[in-house]
Amino acid sequence: MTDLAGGLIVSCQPVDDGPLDTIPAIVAFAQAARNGGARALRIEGADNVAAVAGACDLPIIGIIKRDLPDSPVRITPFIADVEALAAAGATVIAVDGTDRVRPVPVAELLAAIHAAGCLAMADLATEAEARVAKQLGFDILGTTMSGYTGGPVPAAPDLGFVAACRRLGGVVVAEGRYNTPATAASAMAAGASAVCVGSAITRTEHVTEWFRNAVDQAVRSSTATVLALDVGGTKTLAALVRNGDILERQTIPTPQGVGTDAWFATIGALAADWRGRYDAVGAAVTGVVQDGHWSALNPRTLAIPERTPLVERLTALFGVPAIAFNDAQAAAWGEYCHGAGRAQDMVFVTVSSGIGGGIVLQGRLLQGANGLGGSLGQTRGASGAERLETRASGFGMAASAAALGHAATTHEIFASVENGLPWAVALLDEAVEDLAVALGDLQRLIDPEVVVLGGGIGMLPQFRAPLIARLSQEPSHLRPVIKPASLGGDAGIIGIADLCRAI
Ligand SMILES: CC(=O)N[C@H](C=O)[C@@H](O)[C@H](O)[C@H](O)COP(=O)(O)O
Repeated sequence: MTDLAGGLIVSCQPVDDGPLDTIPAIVAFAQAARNGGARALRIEGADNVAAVAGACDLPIIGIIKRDLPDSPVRITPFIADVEALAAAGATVIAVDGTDRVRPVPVAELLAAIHAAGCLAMADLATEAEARVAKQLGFDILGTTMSGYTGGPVPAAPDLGFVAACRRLGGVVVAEGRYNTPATAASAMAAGASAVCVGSAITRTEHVTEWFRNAVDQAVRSSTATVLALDVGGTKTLAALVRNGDILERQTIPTPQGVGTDAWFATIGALAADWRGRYDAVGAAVTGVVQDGHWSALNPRTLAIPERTPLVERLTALFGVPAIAFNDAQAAAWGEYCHGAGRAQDMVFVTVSSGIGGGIVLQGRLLQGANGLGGSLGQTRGASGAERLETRASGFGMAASAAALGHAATTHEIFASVENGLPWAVALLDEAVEDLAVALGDLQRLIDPEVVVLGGGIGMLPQFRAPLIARLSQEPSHLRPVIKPASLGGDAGIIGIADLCRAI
């Protein structure tokens, strides 16, 4: 079997009784697989093995499948099957090696395979079975049966089982649901000697169905209408969004301090007029979302109970599938898909009453293990402040102004900057410095192509200009490229609506 090492085996088993389930079609599949570089073939049925052996010079793993009334074992259950496959020209004969009720013990099948001068492959489902097969003297351990001996069939191949077989030593064939070149490559990385691929190459009906499902899903998501919610500390925006377009919108003050039930009732009432007009609901919320549960990141912005089951409550409330993300992450995705960061590795930073952020790298939104991916406001600022947003945000600037004896809103602070008032200029300088240091560090860490700056303060030219001026002091290769957000306050709802496509 050494000539199999590092090779691809193609299983030529068309869908039973389908139009390709004929000897000429199976021979043609075998020849085409050979032309494509297959190192061996897996063929079902003695007649098929004989025909392929006569038309193609590759080694054949032969099997015979039977549906037995008194045993779940299907692959090569009888000695007569072994003999027929050997006579037909199989180089290797595979038998079901699982620990299940069977008509003939595995050891007897193995002896018959070796007596016929063939190599023996055990089609297995568990590590314990693999250990037994190895001890019995099988030449090849196959992961073929993993996922097929009870319960729902998983979508992914069982790479862990490949690794377990590898640890036992000998020749290991990874088989079962290796439906893409990438998964076949991972089997080799997991320690397989060879990978056997069947459906993805020779079951045209299955492959057609995979593609058709993907196309259907794409069509559904481009025509689906999403009820998108963007829940901020002060206002909540609700909109019907289809394919990046906002069809209708409404805004209400975010219900604060009313208790969870009243909060959900208010949100439900907001969209009551749109009932029946949306296929999914997506919520972009201030705070952190992990596994569909919502917790406050900064209770001063919006105090909601720790781990509120947001997705579950939204699904029950609106009667459609729901998703939820942190608002800045959703906005980052919106700017990535439809805005200023389109198709680039990007960091989105929103500076408003708080500071939030989101990171999209290589087309993926970084949600993070705890839902905190990209939370720039939670990093430590240059001033040694507890968090960047403690000083550089709208709340932060207003608090700093108050501490200096100037009770002022951010709007008034910027007006004071315009008027050249030294305390306001110094305060803005500090906020800009803190953010510049954080963005410089981020640039060094992940080197994004663009930093999209949004939020009520971030969008102000009076804020962006000094920030860009400060960052221009950085060497060019460490200098973030700052672009203003182009979706404004709609980035969150557009982003969350797009994220619903994955539901
Ligand atoms: C469980 C079972 O009966 N497997 C059979 C074994 O020969 C075949 O139906 C599979 O097509 C073959 O194992 C290749 O796997 P996949 O088609 O997933 O690439």
